[in-house]
Amino acid sequence: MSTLSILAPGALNQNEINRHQYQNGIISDTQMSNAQAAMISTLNGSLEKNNPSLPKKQPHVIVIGAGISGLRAASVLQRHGIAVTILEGRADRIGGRIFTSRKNGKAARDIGAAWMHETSQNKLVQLIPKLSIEYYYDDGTPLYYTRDGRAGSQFKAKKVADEFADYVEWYYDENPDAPDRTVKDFVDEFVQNHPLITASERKWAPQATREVELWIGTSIEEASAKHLSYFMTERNLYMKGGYDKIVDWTAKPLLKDPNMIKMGEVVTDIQWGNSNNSSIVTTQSGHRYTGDAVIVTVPLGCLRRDMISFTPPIPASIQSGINAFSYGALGKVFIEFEEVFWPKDNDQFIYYPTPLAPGTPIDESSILSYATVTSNLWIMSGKTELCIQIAEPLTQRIEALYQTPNGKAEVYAFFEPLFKLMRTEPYKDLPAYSHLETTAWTSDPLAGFGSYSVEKKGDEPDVLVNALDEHRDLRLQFAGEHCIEMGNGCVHGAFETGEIAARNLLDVFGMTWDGQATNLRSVSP
Ligand SMILES: Cc1cc2nc3c(=O)[nH]c(=O)nc-3n(C[C@H](O)[C@H](O)[C@H](O)COP(=O)(O)OP(=O)(O)OC[C@H]3O[C@@H](n4cnc5c(N)ncnc54)[C@H](O)[C@@H]3O)c2cc1C
Repeated sequence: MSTLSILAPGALNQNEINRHQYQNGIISDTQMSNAQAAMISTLNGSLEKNNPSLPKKQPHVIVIGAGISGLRAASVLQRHGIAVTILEGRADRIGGRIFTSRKNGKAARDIGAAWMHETSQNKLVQLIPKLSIEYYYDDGTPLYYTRDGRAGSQFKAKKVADEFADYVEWYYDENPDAPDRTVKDFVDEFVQNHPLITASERKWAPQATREVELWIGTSIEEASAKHLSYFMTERNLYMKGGYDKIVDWTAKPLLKDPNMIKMGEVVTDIQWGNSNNSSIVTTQSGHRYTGDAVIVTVPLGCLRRDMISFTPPIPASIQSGINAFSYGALGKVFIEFEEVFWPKDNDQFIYYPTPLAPGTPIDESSILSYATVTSNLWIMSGKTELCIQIAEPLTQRIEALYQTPNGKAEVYAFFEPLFKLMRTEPYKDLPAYSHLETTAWTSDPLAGFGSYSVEKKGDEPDVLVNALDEHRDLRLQFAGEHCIEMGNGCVHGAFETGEIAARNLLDVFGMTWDGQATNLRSVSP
């Protein structure tokens, strides 16, 4: 709750007294009915108008979600002297989709974000030396596999897939109004019409394009060609020392106030308005919080599923933007073996499934029907461990299977054929595995039942970004990885949106931005 000025006794009528008792926390949020709260919020607007002599109170912003965007928004506001309350649905941790597990004193294992992307423009990169975070650029030459084993160095399907991605980008730049298509439809046509490639490249290039599935978290049968994020040239930096160090750094100034972050508070309703104290946020536990503005940072998956109700409804253009942007499901399987049996010197092992004749259904019983990217954690962290990335619709199946009574063994059995392919000595049995763990984002309501935003066919992600900008003067702000064009889906993008939402509210409150962090390469606490 924000601090309030003391008013001379007798200067207020009963409604005014109620209002100020409420704001001072004398009447708790839970004691007040919706009607009372609404009445007081209306009263606030007229009081401020009619009593310009009333001492101004410190603005109070409620931030929904303690992921990286919410934490950054809160710290920027706090730095400007604004009171902040963060409501976080999880009871046990902050960080949201940044989740580093450090079980049993073992090295960090990132269940959510693990890489810094777009490193040339990513301002969080400079925190790595500053915080002495161990890192590894895992962009050495990967090994490629098909069902028949390791592909040789002349396997150029991947080069054709890269050329396709280049072509698609050029095509939609030249023809911005051309209808969207799935990546699969477009790449099939591209290879059919390509006069210069070999028959085997024609067959395999669409499968090589599937590597992007393990970036975007969805299949090329669904992904938008128009908005294909292909990540061809950028470097990737693996956060060997754990991504949570970035969360800790962002949260540090906030944690000085033990009451700022309210844990275990799942927000269900937001009443918002454009005057002081008109924001009323209700949580599953029945608590009500009032403030002068709200920043909503819950994942896009939560917004798309209407997991929070808004009164009045979200502005139509923002809602259209939410409807025009999809949510994907990247998953990970971590598996630790007793010894390393895979090539020690390569960062990643990329598997392309065999192309199917048109109309042939996929064999869902085999991992070898799906593209996978496997990270060699041995070279990265010295762990005898592999991390396999999977995309939807496989992610949902594997994460659900893992939760069943015999889940661990069944998940292992499903992936075993992939491990067999990676053996450097194929005549040897695989060593026993000592630990297996999968992600669980697709069963997590607080992650919106998925991983991050993705452009599927027909989506227009610009609609949301433009609508948010158009409404930057509202006291209802949105932030999160889905609210930005550059860096969407990523930690650095989410971080940036926290700053944008906070700056928008500074403008709303008539306050001046202190100018810190305007330089892309500079991150100030
Ligand atoms: C498997 C996986 C791999 C990824 N890999 C990478 C990567 O390598 N590099 C990268 O840059 N990015 C990666 N990402 C994406 C990155 O993690 C996210 O873009 C970023 O962390 C999102 O931050 P955010 O603040 O937008 O949302 P979140 O971190 O999701 O924060 C939102 C917060 O809101 C809370 N919340 C939700 N609903 C409610 C509610 N009703 N009431 C109160 N609180 C609520 C949540 O608990 C959460 O703490 C990955 C994500 C996943 C899942």
